Amino acid sequence: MTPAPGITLAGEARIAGQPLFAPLTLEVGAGVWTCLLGPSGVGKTTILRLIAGLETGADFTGTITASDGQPLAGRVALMAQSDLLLPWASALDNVSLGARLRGERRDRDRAMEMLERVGLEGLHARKPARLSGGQRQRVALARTLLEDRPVVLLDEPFSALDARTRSEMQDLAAELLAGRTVLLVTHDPAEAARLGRAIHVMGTGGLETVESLPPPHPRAVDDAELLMLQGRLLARLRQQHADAPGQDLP
Ligand SMILES: Nc1ncnc2c1ncn2[C@@H]1O[C@H](COP(=O)(O)OP(=O)(O)OP(=O)(O)O)[C@@H](O)[C@H]1O
Repeated sequence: MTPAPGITLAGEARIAGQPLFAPLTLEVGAGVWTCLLGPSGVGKTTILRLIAGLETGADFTGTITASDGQPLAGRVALMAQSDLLLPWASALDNVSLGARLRGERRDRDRAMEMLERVGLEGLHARKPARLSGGQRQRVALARTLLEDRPVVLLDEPFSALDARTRSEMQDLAAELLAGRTVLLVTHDPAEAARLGRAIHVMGTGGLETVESLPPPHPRAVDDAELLMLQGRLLARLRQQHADAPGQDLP
């Protein structure tokens, strides 16, 4: 695996001629977690898909570059908002899907170990229809963590989990993705405060970089600085909504 590069996305996007996001520059630091907060529909998922080189439905004008000057293709893992599990495949087969798609031999032991790490031991033979939403999300997380890419894009990866499991999966992801370049889209100010070496709030007017906590990350769930930052971030999001109430449309 090549060392994790930083990423710079600079540009603007339009959908059917209408602005989606104004010209902005997003710096994603090399080897650390960067968190992106913002109201629904502002273009956060679009940014992840642009960096992943996937179709978005938007017209993007600008550049996406890696700090080492190398192409990003083949170095990015994306965990999408919907779990995208194959309904006919077992949890184990879904976790190993990346290897199968690349025509590689899957490492069954590693896949089983990853399922165990996300708390799904004993459920490896189950198909998605027989898993809860939170269990399915953990299968998708295990698949992403197994991909072993230097750049990892996570779109609301913990949103379906109960509070305890969510904090445990945050710890696990932070442990397994240490040293990777991670861009996390989240609606949860506590999650951004806990994990983000850098935190950005996206609005229709562009991107605002907000205060983040110094290392270590992830912070303990009851860390006093974390709880204060969570409050400040929520207040910031409420203020953003008060300033531009039309932004948060479904
Ligand atoms: N394939 C597409 N074709 C046309 N419009 C799209 C497409 N995908 C997304 N959009 C629109 O682009 C806008 C931004 O979508 P995007 O998913 O990037 O927002 P988001 O900030 O991630 O929202 P959320 O927080 O709700 O996930 C939305 O208004 C959405 O309706």
